[in-house]
Amino acid sequence: MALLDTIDDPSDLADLSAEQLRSLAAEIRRFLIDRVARTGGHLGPNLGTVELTLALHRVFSSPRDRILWDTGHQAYVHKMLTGRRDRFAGMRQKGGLSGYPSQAESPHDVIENSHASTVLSYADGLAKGYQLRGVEDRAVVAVIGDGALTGGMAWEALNNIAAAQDRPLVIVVNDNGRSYAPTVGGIADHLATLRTTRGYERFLDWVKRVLAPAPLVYGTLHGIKKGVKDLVAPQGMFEDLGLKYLGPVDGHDVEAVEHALRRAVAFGGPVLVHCLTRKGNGYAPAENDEADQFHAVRVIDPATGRPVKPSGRSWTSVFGAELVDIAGERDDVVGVTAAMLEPTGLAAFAKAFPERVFDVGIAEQHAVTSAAGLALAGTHPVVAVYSTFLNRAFDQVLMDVALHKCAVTFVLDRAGITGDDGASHNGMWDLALFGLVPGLRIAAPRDAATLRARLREAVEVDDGPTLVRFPKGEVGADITAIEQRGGLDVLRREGAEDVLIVAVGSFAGLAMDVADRLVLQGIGALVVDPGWIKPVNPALIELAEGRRAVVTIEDGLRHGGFSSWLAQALRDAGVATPVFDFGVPQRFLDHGTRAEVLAACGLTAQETARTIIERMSTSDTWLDGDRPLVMKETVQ
Ligand SMILES: Cc1ncc(C[n+]2csc(CCOP(=O)(O)OP(=O)(O)O)c2C)c(N)n1
Ligand SMILES: CC(=O)[C@@H](O)[C@H](O)COP(=O)(O)O
Ligand SMILES: [Mg+2]
Repeated sequence: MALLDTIDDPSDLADLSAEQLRSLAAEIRRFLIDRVARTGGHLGPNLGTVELTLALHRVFSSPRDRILWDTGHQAYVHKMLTGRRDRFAGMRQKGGLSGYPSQAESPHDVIENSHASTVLSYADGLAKGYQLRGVEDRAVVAVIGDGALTGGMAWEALNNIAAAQDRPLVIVVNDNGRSYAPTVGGIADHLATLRTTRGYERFLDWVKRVLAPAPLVYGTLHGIKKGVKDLVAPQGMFEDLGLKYLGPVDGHDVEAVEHALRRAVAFGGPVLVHCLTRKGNGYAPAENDEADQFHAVRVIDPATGRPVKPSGRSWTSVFGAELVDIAGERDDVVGVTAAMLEPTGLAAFAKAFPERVFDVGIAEQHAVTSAAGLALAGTHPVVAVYSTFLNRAFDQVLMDVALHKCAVTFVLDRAGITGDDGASHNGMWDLALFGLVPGLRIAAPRDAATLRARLREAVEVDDGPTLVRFPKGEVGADITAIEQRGGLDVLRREGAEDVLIVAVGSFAGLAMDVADRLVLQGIGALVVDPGWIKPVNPALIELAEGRRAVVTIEDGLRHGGFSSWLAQALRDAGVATPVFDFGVPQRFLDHGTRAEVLAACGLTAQETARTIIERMSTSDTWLDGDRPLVMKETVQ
């Protein structure tokens, strides 16, 4: 029987020998490659945390001891060891395992939020709470990647943790030298220094373990170590801060990590254990992948690592290519990324104009305000970021950029429902959030052609910020407007144009499908795409006047999104046409495919049309009309 099949709980690890642990690690790797190849997921990060997770669960007694994961994408092994091995076939699928820790799945899981750089703050709070309540029978262990360590929150937490020398807390830095690409910045450089100058620690630790039975020799060596340490490697920034630093430790040597963790526990205060790991460890296609060492893969052939299905033209690639063209025409345009050069489409720009693209680390707040600085210096920054990650930089957009009317263009990829990565990855808040920002102009392109056009228009704006947002994945065929009315693209007009349907961005196709269904019910529809959705185009007010209803359909929160802006504008103009708004409900959405999650939100043509007809059948403006609504049996 495979060892892995005998591990149903971390306590099953306790009596394994070093040899058995090595066998188990190999089994886990084979399991990860086999399962994640079939479902897609974070293969590289999890291949890098196999031994580290084994050591954590042998030294600490989860769930009493709290093991916290930053970002959480590297917690698959943690899930395997805590009784969820048999659920990997449903990884990131509707009703299946989440790709991140999930309290609903297990008492061993704490942090569900996949936004980076939060773990040390959670840990600081937990440790304070336990100390305040006199809870002394459990450890708090925070695992943070080298990438997440470049996020500002991590240093806000370290500032607090280092000041409490009497509060036990174990910080494990999972240092694989990468975020997606190699981690950038002074912190990354310092970790690299520690990796090299502190290599002697690993040697001396080994010596200590091997020679411990010979105290005279060991004692002599200890003296040598003290001398060597002061000579070769003056203490690093963590020790300067007041943290006990242990490492660097080979993060793929279970015994070495265990030894360091036990030393950390014995210390009794805040301790940082610096573990060296390798993303994709043990799987050549990942280890040799230059882009991101299989940070996140789609369904792949495990034998080669190559995707089973080629990916089509993505929104991201259209943006990336157009920005390179723009950058070639305008040398004031610069790019800013928060450690996601490739995923946000800036890689081509960086390759063509390396001095004009800035990777600031996983530091969205700094990305935004440094972009304000770049704008004040006369450049036009394009900040490319996933929608959900800009949430944490709201104040920077509001006060540091918009208050100063800085000409910064925000390009939000993964806007709207993303699905697979669960609640904290959906880009569903950007319209409601950034719609609050005075002077920020917002565009939602419906296809590749309008993405190119809106992007070009955005970088031409020099008296304030602009924002262009589009969803994850492949971009469909261009949808050609049949005419223009007051700056609005008319996509469809049918019958008496009873209903005005305003399509926001990528939902243009859905809006036209809804119109088809209404027309079958004898309801005329006019479908328009405003392109620039904020400020609200006054032509929409004119078109709404005298119609039975205005329908808005947006891939974002109903509450506070485009529909709210339009309803407000109609009220301000004294236009009483009812607004039937369709968008994402205000709740955290479980993971699933984008289509599944949209359907769960009722955002399908059939459901939307049905709701419109039901609401119209009771709406005053309709019933007063001369053509009572005749509902056919079903809305197809
Ligand atoms: C606030 C925020 N920005 C960006 C991301 C996207 N992201 C997910 S994992 C990752 C890299 C994390 O690097 P690291 O912490 O070193 O973990 P590793 O993947 O190397 O194990 C990034 C940038 C995120 N999850 N959160
Ligand atoms: C945790 C992490 O890496 C995420 O940022 C996420 O995986 C992004 O996924 P996509 O790039 O596939 O949207
Ligand atoms: Mg890393």
